[in-house]
Amino acid sequence: MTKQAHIQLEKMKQVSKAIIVGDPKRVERVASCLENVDKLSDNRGYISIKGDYQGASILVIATGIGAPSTAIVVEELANIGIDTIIRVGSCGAMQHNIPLGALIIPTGVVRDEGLTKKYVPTDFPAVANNELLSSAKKFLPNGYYGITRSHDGFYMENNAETEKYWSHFGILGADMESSALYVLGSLKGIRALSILNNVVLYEADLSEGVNSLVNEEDAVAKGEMDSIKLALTILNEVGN
Ligand SMILES: O=P(O)(O)O[C@H]1O[C@H](CO)[C@@H](O)[C@H]1O
Ligand SMILES: O=c1cc[nH]c(=O)[nH]1
Repeated sequence: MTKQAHIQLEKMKQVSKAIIVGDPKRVERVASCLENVDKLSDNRGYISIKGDYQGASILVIATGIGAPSTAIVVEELANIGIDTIIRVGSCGAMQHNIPLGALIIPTGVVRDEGLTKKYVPTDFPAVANNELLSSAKKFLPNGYYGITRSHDGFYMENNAETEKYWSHFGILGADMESSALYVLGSLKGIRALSILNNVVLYEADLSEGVNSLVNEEDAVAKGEMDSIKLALTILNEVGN
């Protein structure tokens, strides 16, 4: 088997579960929770490693930002036999009661991005895998579970207005990749779940929030580590 064009990986024995992260630097933070870590590839920012968590091999790879880049990774992971994927990401809250560093777990996602419309009609739902979701609820009963929104435009002039519109319907948070992961998960028979660390309070400054994650400020850095540990715990619990 030749290597996949973008992630530059091929099928590996006994590796069927993966964590995907947006930020390539987050790969190192996941690696810090694993044993026997091997660097695998680094092509176009798709940095990947493999390591063991409680005896099971886990692949970790960065997707970069947005649905198209994430879909490339998910498609290529499917081609190399990955059947379970958890996104460990960040998001902005869309409700006032959600604090920084809280974990938002999308049960379903509003497909407000362009890519998944190329795969399936807009009526098709973007939903989490039930097995992974049940496991998340077992280990994090007080997480924020509900519908989130994935979008394409971080710097839109009308962002505040758009967020208000969706917030009104009870949407919990916003990211840019979860809908692509969930739709492709359903299409490819991959178990998929997102775990999102809240880095922006609702109606606070978006860029400031993302900067606080880059600068590893306390609450959001803790949220990131909590999201990594939860993902590993779930992957460890669910069978192959
Ligand atoms: O921190 P990650 O996982 O990249 O997730 C969020 O952060 C990026 C925007 O700053 C988008 O990718 C968004 O979905
Ligand atoms: O509000 C936010 C914060 C991070 N990422 C997003 O997509 N939106």
